[in-house]
Amino acid sequence: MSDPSRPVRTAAVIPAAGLGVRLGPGAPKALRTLGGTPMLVHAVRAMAASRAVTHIVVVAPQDDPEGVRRLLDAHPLADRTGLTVVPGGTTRQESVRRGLAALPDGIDVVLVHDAARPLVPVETVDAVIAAVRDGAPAVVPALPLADTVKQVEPRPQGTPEPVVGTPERSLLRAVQTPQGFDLPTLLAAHEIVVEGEGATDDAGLVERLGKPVVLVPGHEEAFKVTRPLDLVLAEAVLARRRATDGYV
Ligand SMILES: Nc1ccn([C@@H]2O[C@H](COP(=O)(O)OP(=O)(O)OP(=O)(O)O)[C@@H](O)[C@H]2O)c(=O)n1
Ligand SMILES: C[C@](O)(CO)[C@H](O)COP(=O)(O)O
Repeated sequence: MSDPSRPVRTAAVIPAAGLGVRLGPGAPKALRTLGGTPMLVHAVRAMAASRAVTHIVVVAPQDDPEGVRRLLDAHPLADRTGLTVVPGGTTRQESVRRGLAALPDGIDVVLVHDAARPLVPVETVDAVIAAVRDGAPAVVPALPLADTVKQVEPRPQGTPEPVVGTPERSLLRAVQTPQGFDLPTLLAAHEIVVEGEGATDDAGLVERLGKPVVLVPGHEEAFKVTRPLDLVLAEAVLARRRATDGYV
C-alpha cells in the first residue's frame, strides 16, 4: 500500500526513437532542429518546465543512444530533474515499454510524451499531472476536431475508397500528449497488450484494461510534427515565442 505521507513523484517518458518517415529523408525526427535546437531538446525542456517532474527517461533512436546522451548533456536541465537515456524499439509501444522499464524507484505518476510534440505548453503538462494526482488513473489532453471524419472501406492508394459512415463529430476528440497515468495502471496495460495488437496511444492500452480514461483540454501548440508543413508551423510558433516570451 502507498504511504500517504510520502510526496507524489512524477516522471516523464519521452519516446524519441522514431524515424520520421512522413517528414521525409534526413536524421531521425527527434534530432531534427527547430530554431537551431533539436526537437528532442525542446520536448525534454517542455517536460522539465513542470516543477512536478523529477525525472525524465528519453527513449533514443536505437543506433546511437550514447550520442543522444551527449546531446542532452550539452543542453543541461535544472538540478531538480534527473535524466536517463535508453535505446528504443521498433514500434512506439515497444519504445514506451523500454522507457517504463528504466524509471527510477519511487515514481507514482508517469507522463508519456512524444518527442514529436516539442512545443506543448507547461500549462497543459501541469493540467494532466493535476488530474492524475486527483485520482484519475489515465488522463489525456484533447481537442475537438475541425474536420468532419469519414469511416471508409480501405482500398489501395489511388483507388477511390467507399465511405461506410460519418461519426458524429461533436462526440470525437483528437488526442495529444503528454498522457498521464498512475504508474501501476500503465505498467499493467503494457503487460497485457501484446505487440501488434496494440493501440496507437498509451491511453488506448489502458482502455483495454477496462479502466477509466478522462480528457482535459489540449492545446493547439501541442500539435505533432509529422509532415513537412508541421515543421513550418512549429518554426513560426517558436519564432513568435522567442520574440514575445523570451523562450529559448
Ligand atoms: N519505434 C518508435 C516509433 C516512434 N517513436 C516515437 O513516438 C512518437 C510518435 O511517433 P511518430 O510521430 O509516428 O514518429 P515517427 O515514428 O518517427 O514518424 P513516422 O511514422 O513518420 O516514421 C515520436 O516521438 C517517435 O520518436 C518511438 O519512440 N519509437
Ligand atoms: C500518441 C499520439 O501522439 C496521440 O495522438 C499518436 O497516436 C501517435 O501516433 P503516431 O502515428 O505514432 O505518430
